Amino acid sequence: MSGNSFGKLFTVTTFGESHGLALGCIVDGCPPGLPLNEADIQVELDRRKPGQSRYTTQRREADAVKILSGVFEGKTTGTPIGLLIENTDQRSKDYANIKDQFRPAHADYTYMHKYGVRDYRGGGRSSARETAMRVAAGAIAKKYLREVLGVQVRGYLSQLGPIAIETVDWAQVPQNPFFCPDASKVPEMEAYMQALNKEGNSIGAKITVVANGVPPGLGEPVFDRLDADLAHGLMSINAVKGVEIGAGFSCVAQKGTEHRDELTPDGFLSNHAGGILGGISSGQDIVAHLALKPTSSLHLPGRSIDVHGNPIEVVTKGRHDPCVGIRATPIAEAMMAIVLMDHLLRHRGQNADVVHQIPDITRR
Ligand SMILES: Cc1cc2nc3c(=O)[nH]c(=O)nc-3n(C[C@H](O)[C@H](O)[C@H](O)COP(=O)(O)O)c2cc1C
Ligand SMILES: C=C(O[C@@H]1CC(C(=O)O)=C[C@@H](OP(=O)(O)O)[C@H]1O)C(=O)O
Repeated sequence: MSGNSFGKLFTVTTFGESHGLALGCIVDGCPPGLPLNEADIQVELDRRKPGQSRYTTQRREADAVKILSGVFEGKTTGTPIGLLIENTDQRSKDYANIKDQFRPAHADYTYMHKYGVRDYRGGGRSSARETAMRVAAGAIAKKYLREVLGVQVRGYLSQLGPIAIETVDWAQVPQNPFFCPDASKVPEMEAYMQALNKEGNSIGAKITVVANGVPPGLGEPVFDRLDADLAHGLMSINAVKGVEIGAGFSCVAQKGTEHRDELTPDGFLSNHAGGILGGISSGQDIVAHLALKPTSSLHLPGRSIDVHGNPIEVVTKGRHDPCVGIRATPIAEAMMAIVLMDHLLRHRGQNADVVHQIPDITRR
């Protein structure tokens, strides 16, 4: 399989470039009978689309999705679901100057080494515009998980540069352009982004994603562990440089008595594991954190080389996110939902008939 697909039973294949005609995906393996229409998908795309605030790229795309196949009389048929979004606001001339140049920290240099050719218009396929299709596919996974299993997958911006959130109020997340769950931090984030925009620079960020209501037992014991597949799915998002599950790297400084999540008949006493033990869901919240690097395309000049190896000074034009993390929450939610959906189908396939007497202490 090429690198354009993800998943084993619930599979997502995307196609398209940022400045091409359209982006699309094929979602295969969705069970039949799920009520699905374009509005179900659009609502998620509208959370990710560019140009919605002064703190993101000013490219204006409606990201209007069309369902091409796999749905009949309002319900999924079990056959491949084809989805399409047309690109409408490409401004390819902005990229003429980097045709033969490599932007430091973007994918230009490595794409040329791999393919010997690159669509330099807006980064081509390396542009995070591709993530629109992951959000569209994730909307289907989210809907199934929510309506059939009662699983909720949601996320928030947990840190923007030096500004870390201190409280999580889920109701606040849709109330500001940052997906920030701590209302008291929003003015600070606005001021920080305004100063950053003036400087012409970019900044990194951290996102947290949580799945609630996941039944215990999803995952595999080795190789395709649920945590490994989550790390794969989340790390496959552009600009992600780190993924932590549960306590993540902070477990390095924890003692066993502190880290272990003790069990009682009424539930676990903590969740340092992030809802996964031995590669298999425990029934607790599944918690992941993502570190996203600062945007590489900058109007500030930087040293690089051209395709002939000559030293140059590169300045990127075009419309760019000053902090890519600001739009990453819906993408991270989508990837978590796709991984969980895939493992749900795999678990059903192998273990549908398993009978045991173990109580589910997370559902009491
Ligand atoms: C939501 C989102 C928006 C992004 N917007 C931009 C952007 O406007 N300009 C840019 O240079 N990179 C942007 N990126 C990052 C690039 O897509 C990414 O750096 C590039 O694909 C190189 O891959 P890597 O950073 O994963 O190594 C964005 C990433 C995400 C997740
Ligand atoms: C268009 C979107 O974001 C783009 C992500 C991106 C990049 O390099 O990742 C670069 C910019 O656009 P272009 O591909 O035209 O250079 C962003 O505007 C989008 O998310 O829909």
